[in-house]
Amino acid sequence: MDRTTVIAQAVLLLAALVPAGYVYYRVRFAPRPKPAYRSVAVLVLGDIGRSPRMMYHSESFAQNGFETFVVGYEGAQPPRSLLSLPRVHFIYLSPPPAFISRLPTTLYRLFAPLKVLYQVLSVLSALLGRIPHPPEYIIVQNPPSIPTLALVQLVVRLRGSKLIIDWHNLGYSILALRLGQGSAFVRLAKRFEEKFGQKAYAHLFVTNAMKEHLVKAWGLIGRTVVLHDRPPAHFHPASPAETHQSHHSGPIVTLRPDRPALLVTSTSWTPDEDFSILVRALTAYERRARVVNGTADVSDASGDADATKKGTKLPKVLMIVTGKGELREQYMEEIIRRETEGRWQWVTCRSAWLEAADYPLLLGSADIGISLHSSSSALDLPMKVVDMFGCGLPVCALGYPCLDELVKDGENGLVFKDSDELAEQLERLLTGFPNSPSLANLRGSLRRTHAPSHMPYSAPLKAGDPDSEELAWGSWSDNWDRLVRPLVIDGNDSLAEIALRAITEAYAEQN
Ligand SMILES: Nc1nc2c(ncn2[C@@H]2O[C@H](COP(=O)(O)OP(=O)(O)O[C@H]3O[C@H](CO)[C@@H](O)[C@H](O)[C@@H]3O)[C@@H](O)[C@H]2O)c(=O)[nH]1
Repeated sequence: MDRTTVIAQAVLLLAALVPAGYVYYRVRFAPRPKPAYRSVAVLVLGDIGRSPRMMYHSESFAQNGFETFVVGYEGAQPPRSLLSLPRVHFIYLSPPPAFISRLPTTLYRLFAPLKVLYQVLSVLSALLGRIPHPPEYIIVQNPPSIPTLALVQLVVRLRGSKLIIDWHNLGYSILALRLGQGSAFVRLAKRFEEKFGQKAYAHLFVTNAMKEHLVKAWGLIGRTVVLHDRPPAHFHPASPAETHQSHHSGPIVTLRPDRPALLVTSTSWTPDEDFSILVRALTAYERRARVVNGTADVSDASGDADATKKGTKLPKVLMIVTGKGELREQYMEEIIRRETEGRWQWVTCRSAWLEAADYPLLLGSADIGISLHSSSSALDLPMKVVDMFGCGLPVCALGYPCLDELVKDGENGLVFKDSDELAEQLERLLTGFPNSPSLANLRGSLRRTHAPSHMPYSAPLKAGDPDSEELAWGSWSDNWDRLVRPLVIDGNDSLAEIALRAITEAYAEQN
């Protein structure tokens, strides 16, 4: 090795060591700045407008007097209820080059570090530079875990903030869907998530199952609270007038007795939702409707010849799939191909992305909701079902362990295991539509047991009753105020501390 190469390498090493040494010094020795009282950074390494739970957190923090910095990627428009709050500030991250996510698996592995480096720099610059003062709390969504968890651990050490990890799912289990359970990357990702996710001021979970699993498996340090998803207050069954309005602005719904049944599923089109189940179920429904309604070939109709005479007719079905995501094109092409080639008469399926205000309106106008969420970890729950329950919409949901924390088979919805069972449930619920007794029973029992507390038909919440969640649903903010507010407001400040801080702040403002 010649002298110039050695000198060049030494210079490069020094150039890398100086910033690393500075960060180490700041973490270990530099005095911590005092975080700004009642301020929070809400971090999601994804499209903010498509991260409902983090938007609801942001709204709740802001409504509780927190200066709220929402950090994430710009994309779908967040709801007006969030945009209009005076204390909410959006800090958008610059997205990594889009081509990386579209690469095939082998090339993706090669370029993944570049994507991570990009994310590291944009998150650090947002949390360390673009938020004017250290926030009192940083709440981060997990997943994604890499690199977010390591970064927030570093930032809370540097800025003296308190970390709250909001566990939506396990990042490594999602990676395993793509790379396989045995992959070394998946094992590495699991170690990473455990190491950097273990310690926080508080951990929030979407299910009891996830809390129990993580507390036991990873020995979490910090307070632990299960905050089940709940719909915000504007999710409710649509009145006929609202349904009529939605007819004019978009999807085709009318209240005529010969109207089609409106089915809805919402999704991020991720690999944990197998849409082929829905495609096969709709194909089966079309076949059954032809037979039952007497429009099938004679050969198809064997054994069902008298179904029409009994008046057990099936309605036309309009299936709307809402949401954006990578697998949308692939599945919608398959559906349209089947519709055209099979000359479907009884089923029409369309996809749509709705404005935040129109999404609950569609759910509130629909007849049946469908969930294909299968959960990569079997520890989380489908948010879409929460949305649907909020809108009084009965649900057919794909079953998996822990789903019963939300869907109770036969009480507030039906649970299916495959496309045959889903097709059978649709037929049962839609026979005689719009006057189907099975559908009316399910809707009635859902509204009795799982109605949001702000709806007039809801059962009253019983104060102090641990089971009251089963009787009536609090809205998101009821739940947040009951479970998270005490952690971030009442939790650890003495009255004297609060008063002293208020006086200091008022004095600082005057000067
Ligand atoms: N505005 C709008 N929002 C939509 C639309 N379609 C879907 N969404 C939003 O997208 C969500 C469904 O996305 P998924 O990614 O399929 O969510 P999930 O599987 O039901 O729930 C996951 O995310 C939750 C919170 O982010 C987690 O709590 C849960 O455990 C799970 O991981 C819906 O709840 C809704 O908020 C639309 O057309 N318009």
